[in-house]
Amino acid sequence: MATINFGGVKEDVVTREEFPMEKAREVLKDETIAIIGYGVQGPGQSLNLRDNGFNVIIGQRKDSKTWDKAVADGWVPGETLFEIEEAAKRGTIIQFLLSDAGQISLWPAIKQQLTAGKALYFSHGFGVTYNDQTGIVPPKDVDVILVAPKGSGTSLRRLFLAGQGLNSSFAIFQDATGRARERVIALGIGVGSGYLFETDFKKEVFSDLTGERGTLMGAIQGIFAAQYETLRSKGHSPSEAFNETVEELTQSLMPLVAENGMDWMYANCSTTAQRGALDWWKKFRDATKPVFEELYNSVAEGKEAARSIESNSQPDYREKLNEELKELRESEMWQAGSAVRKLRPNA
Ligand SMILES: NC(=O)C1=CN([C@@H]2O[C@H](COP(=O)(O)OP(=O)(O)OC[C@H]3O[C@@H](n4cnc5c(N)ncnc54)[C@H](O)[C@@H]3O)[C@@H](O)[C@H]2O)C=CC1
Ligand SMILES: CC(=O)[C@](C)(O)C(=O)O
Ligand SMILES: [Mg+2]
Ligand SMILES: [Mg+2]
Repeated sequence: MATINFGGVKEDVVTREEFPMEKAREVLKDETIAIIGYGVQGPGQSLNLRDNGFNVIIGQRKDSKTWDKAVADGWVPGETLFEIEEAAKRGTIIQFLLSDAGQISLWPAIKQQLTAGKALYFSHGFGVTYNDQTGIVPPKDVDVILVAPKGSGTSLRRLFLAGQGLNSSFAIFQDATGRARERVIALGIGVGSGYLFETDFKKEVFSDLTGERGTLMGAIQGIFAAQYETLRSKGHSPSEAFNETVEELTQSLMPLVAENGMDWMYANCSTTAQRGALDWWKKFRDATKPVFEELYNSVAEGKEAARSIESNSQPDYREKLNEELKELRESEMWQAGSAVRKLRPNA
């Protein structure tokens, strides 16, 4: 483990230098990794593992769109692509990558295949942490581990193909074999992580649910909408409002933040902008802090989990979700966005 100073707090992390791919392959050379589910994380993790030289099979319902997608990605029915139960039976490591709600109904079938010494792998602390709601209680004689890439499975794959990697957290809930640690780190490296930082299942799910509801997805859409609506109501055109709310942020300013931090982005803007941003950011922090407190408490009390399970277990959840996504897509702000994207010089 490398000890790194993160803003004054020292943390141990695992890097690819100290745990190279050859070592990961050596640790997992006798394992069959069964990826259950081929949604977003399934393809990203399984294709990266396969390209990195691991022994991988996929478990997916036949006659589904995702089965066809797996075939298109080069998985061969009867050789590397099986029905869920069959893949779980063959796997020594079972990567449970169904949606969190989907894991509940498939759990009894997976549990049956968890014979002594196998490893059960998650990419989220959800199922185990909220086991009062999910019923997921693993048998005592298997390893229970987690690698959670900090981003979309789509990005995990894209960055891998570009020779880069997404950072991931890892956690050990249960070490039955004495090999849980080397197994989980080897898997983390194998799926294409940048660096790995350690957490536990509960912290992973609490931070993840907060982040995606907060700045990563929920809060950002909320703050975009608030600013866009304000500008529009004061007579600004959609083009002006969209550029000042979203386009400039994603195309110009966020890449600078990603490269060298917020102060560097500020430093590359005018002194007028710097003055205003420095004056206003704390007001925005103070205004939203109570909402973040409310959000974290809702996560910690299990209310967010209950809401996800309840809505994602409905037979028509896809249609309902698509309606809500459509509402976003068809809003004036994102329609304006669509027009703006088409006008990008490289579009
Ligand atoms: N989407 C992402 O990029 C990330 C996801 N995660 C976690 O990874 C895990 C997998 O997530 P995603 O790939 O997003 O899942 P997903 O929502 O795309 O679903 C994965 C697969 O599960 C299948 N599925 C869903 N419900 C089912 C059911 N009742 N019966 C049979 N199959 C069912 C879907 O058809 C799909 O093939 C989850 O625990 C999630 O929280 C972690 C990091 C990022
Ligand atoms: C992509 C990711 O890490 C999320 C936002 O937490 C998720 O898809 O659940
Ligand atoms: Mg996440
Ligand atoms: Mg998440």
